Amino acid sequence: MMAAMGDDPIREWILSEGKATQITGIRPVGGGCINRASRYDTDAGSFFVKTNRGIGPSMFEAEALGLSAMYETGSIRVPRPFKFGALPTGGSYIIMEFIEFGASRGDQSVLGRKLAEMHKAGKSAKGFGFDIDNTIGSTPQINTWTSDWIEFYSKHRLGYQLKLARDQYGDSTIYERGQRLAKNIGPLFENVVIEPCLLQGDLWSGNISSDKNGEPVILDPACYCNIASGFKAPIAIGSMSSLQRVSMIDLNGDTNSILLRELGKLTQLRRLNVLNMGIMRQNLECHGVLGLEDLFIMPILRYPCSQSSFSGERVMPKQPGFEKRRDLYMLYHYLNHYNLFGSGYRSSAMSIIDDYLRMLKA
Ligand SMILES: Nc1ncnc2c1ncn2[C@@H]1O[C@H](COP(=O)(O)OP(=O)(O)OP(=O)(O)O)[C@@H](O)[C@H]1O
Repeated sequence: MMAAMGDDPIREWILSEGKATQITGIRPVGGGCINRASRYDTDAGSFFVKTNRGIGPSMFEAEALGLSAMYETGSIRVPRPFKFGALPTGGSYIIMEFIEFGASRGDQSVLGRKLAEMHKAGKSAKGFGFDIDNTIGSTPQINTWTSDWIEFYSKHRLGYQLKLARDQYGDSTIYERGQRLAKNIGPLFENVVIEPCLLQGDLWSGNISSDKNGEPVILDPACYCNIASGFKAPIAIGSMSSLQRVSMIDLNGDTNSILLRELGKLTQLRRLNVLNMGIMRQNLECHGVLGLEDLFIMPILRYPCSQSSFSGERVMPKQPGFEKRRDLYMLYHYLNHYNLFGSGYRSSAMSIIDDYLRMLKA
């Protein structure tokens, strides 16, 4: 029996606001882990649709708002989000522009410039935060608008992760020392122009692609308005075990093989914890032996313009003293990895905290 129109909000949207009169084909799109992805071909072009049977619309709402914030800057290419909502059978969906990806990763210097343009264009009058909470990996990311960057970063980034570590591992040592640091980071921001700008928030190679014309495209945001780092293109991939940097810029389009090699090293480090069982199971199914951690290759703010691919004119000025704040930004991701994957990441987080406490005499 044909489904009635109201039973299928995806079809309904495509055939009304999507301006199609006919859906000519629906094909699965591989590659994602968390959601089921499909391509809908119609007489009004193609649409990209993701559905999730278990989670309500809030995840896709955050994705749609993130994509639309980036889209509206008119800088780097991102799929235009059209519609998200609940499925009548439970679960949720998002419909967005279908992008035909190209074979190469595109020109990394263009990626750098366009990202910086996005950072520059995505201003926020509300301060630091975002209109909706989202996730970093599967960890909730609290985006309550806050006028003061130091307060935002201390409370909603470091503080949140520290509390999580205390609550799930009973780790009061990292919690107490980390909180001491979080309360004393002020001096690291002296003489810095602190101005909110829009970040993709989870920039790793899996979320970067290019279209048929070689134009860079970014996907899967964990957007929020963060401090403008003054970087043209702050990207690197951290290996999970040692956090040795593998610069994606050096990979010449062969990111996946290096990524896979790095991921291969990670499998022993895997730790299950209750919080992330759902996501882990899906990833294990998705990637077999490689396991779950590919979703969480770290985006690290690093290497301002030191990579040859990023040489050239700066789009944004670098703020003084960035080097002394860099590890503070990395600390958020180390703490998140500790919370997601377990004690393999504790010592890295702890040593950053201890180094800062010494440096700040806190
Ligand atoms: N707008 C788009 N147009 C065409 N293909 C897309 C689009 N967005 C994503 N894709 C492709 O669809 C696949 C799944 O998308 P995505 O990675 O966003 O899925 P996911 O399950 O939500 O995320 P994750 O990668 O975090 O598991 C990816 O391989 C990507 O290449």
